[in-house]
Amino acid sequence: SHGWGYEPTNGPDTWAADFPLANGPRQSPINIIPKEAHYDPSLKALKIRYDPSNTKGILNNGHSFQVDFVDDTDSSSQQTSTVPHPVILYYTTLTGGPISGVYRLKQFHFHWGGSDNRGSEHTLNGIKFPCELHLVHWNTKYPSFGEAAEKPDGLAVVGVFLKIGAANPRLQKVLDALDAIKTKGKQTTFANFDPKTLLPGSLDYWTYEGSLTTPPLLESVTWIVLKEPISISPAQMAKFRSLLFTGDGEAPCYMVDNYRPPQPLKGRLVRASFK
Ligand SMILES: NS(=O)(=O)c1ccc(C(=O)NCc2cccc(F)c2F)cc1
Ligand SMILES: [Zn+2]
Repeated sequence: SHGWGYEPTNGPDTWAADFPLANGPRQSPINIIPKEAHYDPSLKALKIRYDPSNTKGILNNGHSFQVDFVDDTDSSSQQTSTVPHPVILYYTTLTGGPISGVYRLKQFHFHWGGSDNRGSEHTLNGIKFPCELHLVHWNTKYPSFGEAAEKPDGLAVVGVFLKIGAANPRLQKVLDALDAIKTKGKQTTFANFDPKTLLPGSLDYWTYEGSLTTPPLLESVTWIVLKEPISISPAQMAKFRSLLFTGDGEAPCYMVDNYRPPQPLKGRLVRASFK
């Protein structure tokens, strides 16, 4: 168990040894207590603009799976040696809400439990949801995601709770790709997926200053957690739980309980965009 993970030997309680930020002043996730959130009428509505051409692929990274988007302008990503591609005119961007400027979508991924009573990272009044979606964006005032990840206003992650209910048709395309990425390091193509289809009807949100919820736990994330959950069925949850943390040829370990528990608020304010 060399690298960090979610097992007893390398899980969240061991991360501080290699990543001292684990005990920092603005760590994520947190428990959100709606009654203690402050309604802020100056908070703007979230605006998400999606360009269908820039889904790149889907990857099992050994901690979760992620759908990657084209988020860089360097020619290598858009030009092939023989046939030049049309330059991507715009990206999937997040504006408004608590952030200023334009943040670009890099990837989305999920965290989930081994059973329906756990799995989310943020909790509501101490309640865990079975799953949580994270849409990861970076501030385009910085040259790249890696640079932005080092800045206090560098990243913005939209969190969406998933609750057990009817099968969610909007997840189906993602679920159908999971067979091809069962083990760590596997990736496959994934095109023209509109991440906006994963969002609930209401974009009401809570927001607070926090961090990445996995190492390196960088304190560069403006969190935007939506109030309204989306649904996922037990069968769809089972599909998530069929992925493996482990790579080909390793003793298989199911990818479940890949969530960090809530961290101390340390005096931070949680603002609400709604009454
Ligand atoms: N669960 S979450 O939404 O909080 C989260 C989002 C992104 C990352 C990530 O990109 N890690 C790799 C990483 C980290 C720092 C700098 C990088 F360039 C980089 F790729 C980790 C956690
Ligand atoms: Zn996450």
